[in-house]
Amino acid sequence: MAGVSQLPCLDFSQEALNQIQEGSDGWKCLSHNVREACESHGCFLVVYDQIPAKLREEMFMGMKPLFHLPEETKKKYTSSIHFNGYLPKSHRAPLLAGFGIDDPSKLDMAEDFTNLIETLHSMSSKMVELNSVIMKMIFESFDMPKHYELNSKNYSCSFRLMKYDAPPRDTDLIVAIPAHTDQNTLTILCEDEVQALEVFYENSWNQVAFPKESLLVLVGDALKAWSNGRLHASKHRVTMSKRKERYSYGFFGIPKPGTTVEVPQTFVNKEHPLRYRPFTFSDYVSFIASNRTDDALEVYAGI
Ligand SMILES: O=C(O)CCC(=O)C(=O)O
Ligand SMILES: [Fe+2]
Repeated sequence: MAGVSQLPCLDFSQEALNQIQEGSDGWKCLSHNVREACESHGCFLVVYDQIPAKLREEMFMGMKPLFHLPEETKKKYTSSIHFNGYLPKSHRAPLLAGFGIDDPSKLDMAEDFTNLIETLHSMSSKMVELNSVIMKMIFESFDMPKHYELNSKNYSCSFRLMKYDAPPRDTDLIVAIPAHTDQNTLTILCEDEVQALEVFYENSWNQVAFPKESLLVLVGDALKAWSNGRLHASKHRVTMSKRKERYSYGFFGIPKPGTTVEVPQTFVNKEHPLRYRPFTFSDYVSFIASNRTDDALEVYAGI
């Protein structure tokens, strides 16, 4: 049974951000806290009030009818990109169905999902903003602001909508997504009122308790590899115990196809020998799609 988490929680509210100019001491202090959380836990909560409660509600409201469409209709939402398109329940994640969205306009499959598409656009632009502030802070914390400018054009994103069925009556607890790290750079997650997300740190599983207006930011394998292992990719899972379905959605910052993930020379020295060879991100994703293993990054790119 998981404990309840005491994850670092950072204040990215409008009021807090208004008081710190980019490059100021306050900005540097928050950047330092971001880096510390990425090193110690591989994830942290952010209080982020730029996403109004109404927009969050509209997302959850809009997702429900989409998941209640007939299976045949949902399957029409396809994508040539791994882990995108309609993702039906599977042996690995028996309660979970999802939509990995690289092109929201295609959601207009059988019924009119214009409202959801608009909501998705608003939500993803807020997440894009938050993601780029955090990425900027990570580079800043390593004293590499130029690196951010050079790299920001190499990132795109994808959005995932997720629905978990309630566990069957005769079971107490079901691991609905097994323990994993995300492959991408940063993930930003939001869940409805059914708390079921757990992260692993200090040798145990901890359930994430989301404070009001907060989101969870997780470091993925690509950022861990880039930092030569300085940043920790957070291991997490979803465990369903309540007799209630659960909805969540996530933003995934992703290196664009063809982008090479490579450790900068400044991260390599006698105490920190090179841990990962350079690799093309999309090749890594293809590797994971056919080799589900706990330590994919080490197997694929570890030296
Ligand atoms: O539904 C959640 O809260 C987590 C989903 C997740 O870990 C993933 O999609 O990689
Ligand atoms: Fe994940």
